[in-house]
Parts: sequence; C-alpha cells; structure tokens
Amino acid sequence: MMEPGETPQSLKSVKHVILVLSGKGGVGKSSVTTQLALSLLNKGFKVGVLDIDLTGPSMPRMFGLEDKKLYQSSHNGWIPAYYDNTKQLAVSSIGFLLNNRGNSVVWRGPKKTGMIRQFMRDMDWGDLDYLLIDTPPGTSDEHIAIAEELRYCKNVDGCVIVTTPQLVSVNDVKKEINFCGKVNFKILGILENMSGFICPYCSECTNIFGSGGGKRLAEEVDLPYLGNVPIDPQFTDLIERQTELTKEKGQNLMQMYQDCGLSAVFGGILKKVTSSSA
Ligand SMILES: Nc1ncnc2c1ncn2[C@@H]1O[C@H](COP(=O)(O)OP(=O)(O)OP(=O)(O)O)[C@@H](O)[C@H]1O
Repeated sequence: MMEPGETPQSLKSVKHVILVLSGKGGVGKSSVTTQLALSLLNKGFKVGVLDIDLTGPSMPRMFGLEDKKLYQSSHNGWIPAYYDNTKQLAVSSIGFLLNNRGNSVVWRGPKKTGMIRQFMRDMDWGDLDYLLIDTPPGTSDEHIAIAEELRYCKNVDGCVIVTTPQLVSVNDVKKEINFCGKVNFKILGILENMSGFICPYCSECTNIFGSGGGKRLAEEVDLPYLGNVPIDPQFTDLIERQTELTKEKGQNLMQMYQDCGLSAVFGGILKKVTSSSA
C-alpha cells in the first residue's frame, strides 16, 4: 500500500522522469518521445517509455513491438516489454494489453484513472536512467491522473511541450502550460515539430506550416526553447518499415536512427532537455 506523499515503489529505481505533452493531437508528440528515447539509448542510458495514451496508444508501433505483451510477474507487478535481450529499452502501453490492434478503449474517467494508477504503481521497471511518459493530447483524465500519481515524486524532472508552427497549435499549448502550472509540473522547454520540410533532393527547407511560432511562444511565456524539428520523410519511413529495414541492413532501430538526419537535431534538443532538468 502506498502512503500519501510517497514515490511509487516502481519508480524508486528510476533516476529521471520526463513527460512529453502537447495541446493538440497529431503534432508529433509520440515521434518526439520516441526520438528522445533513441537519443538517450544511443548515449548509453537505460530507458523506459510509458505510453499513457489509452485511446490511441502508439508506442508499440513506434518501436516495432506490436507482437509483445506485458506479463504479470509472480511477486513484483507487471513486466514491461523489452526491445531486446539487452533490456536497455523497456516499454509499457495499453496497446500490449489489447487482444486486437483494432480494439478501441471506451472508458469513463475513473477506469482511465485506475489504469494509469496501475501503470504507475504496479510496473516493475527495474533500474532506469530515464522514464519518458508519452501522454494523450490536451489536459484530460489521463493528465490529471498522472499528475496525482507523480505529485510527490522527487525524480520528476519536468515536461517537454510539443507544438507545430501553426497558431492553432500554439494557442492550445498555452492551455497546456497553464495546466502544468496548476499541477506543479516544471516545463523543461517548448519544441516546434514539423517546422519546415527539407527536400531530400536539394536540401532546401520549405516552411509548409509557417515557422517560428514555437520560439515566439517560448519568448512570450519566458520558457526555454528547445529547437525546431523539420519534417523528415526518412524518419517516417524508418518507423513504418523498421522490421523490413532491420532485416535488410542487419541493424536495430537505435543503429538505423543514427543515420537519420533528425538524430543530429535531437542530439541538440536532448542536451537542452537534460541541462534544464539537471
Ligand atoms: N518531424 C517529423 N518528420 C516526419 N514525420 C513526422 C515528424 N513528426 C511526426 N511525424 C509523423 O506524423 C505522424 C503523427 O505523429 P505522432 O504520432 O508522433 O503524433 P502525436 O502528436 O503523438 O499524435 P496523437 O495525437 O495521435 O498522439 C506519424 O506518422 C509520425 O511518423
């Protein structure tokens, strides 16, 4: 039984917890979580990823783990899905508990809260350097539940907020910032995803959705700006065809990501995230 004000047992051996949030859906929050994880792994850290997007879980697909399941250990709760035998990357998502990928989760608030509580208290993460938490868009039941669970955890570094350059996304981010203030989550910085498209043939950058909205917002609200992430079709292809590419190249996702243009971009972003969280 957890006493009020305590860090859940499952997080006691986790050094840093970082949440990834966005005001709007489809802005690339899961892609950002995935790339932060890959960048940390490529630096030699042991990483866990918790997907609390209960209605649209995407972490199993992002890491090519769709066939995996979560198992209940005899004494220590749920065992996460490991990417491979090295156990450097552990992932937990409701996607691993659904019998069928197409199944939908139609739950009211209390059931969602119960599931998140279980994810927070009953996972056997073991020792981790970083636990990244991918959240659904907005500020709904899942966010309130996770904020309650993490309320007294000393190892929560804070949140990375993802936006796209469009004003409508930037406006929704302001609500997310407001939410973080209310639940006392530190904001590590704002990141602008889909910030231009780099032509793979001529390397010219076209600002399809405009650009600079994230940076202007960070200045307006006086928060660190973490950087722009362009649209890179190589990354989408890597995620979509990872099983095929792994067979073709004999490399795992972490190795293949190092050849992706976005890995250098995330190298810079990770430095800022980890220095803000230090
Ligand atoms: N910088 C990028 N370059 C190329 N593709 C990207 C980039 N960012 C996101 N994508 C692609 O856009 C799609 C949506 O991204 P993602 O699933 O990460 O968004 P999300 O904000 O997590 O969505 P949801 O609101 O459904 O949780 C995915 O197919 C992803 O591969």
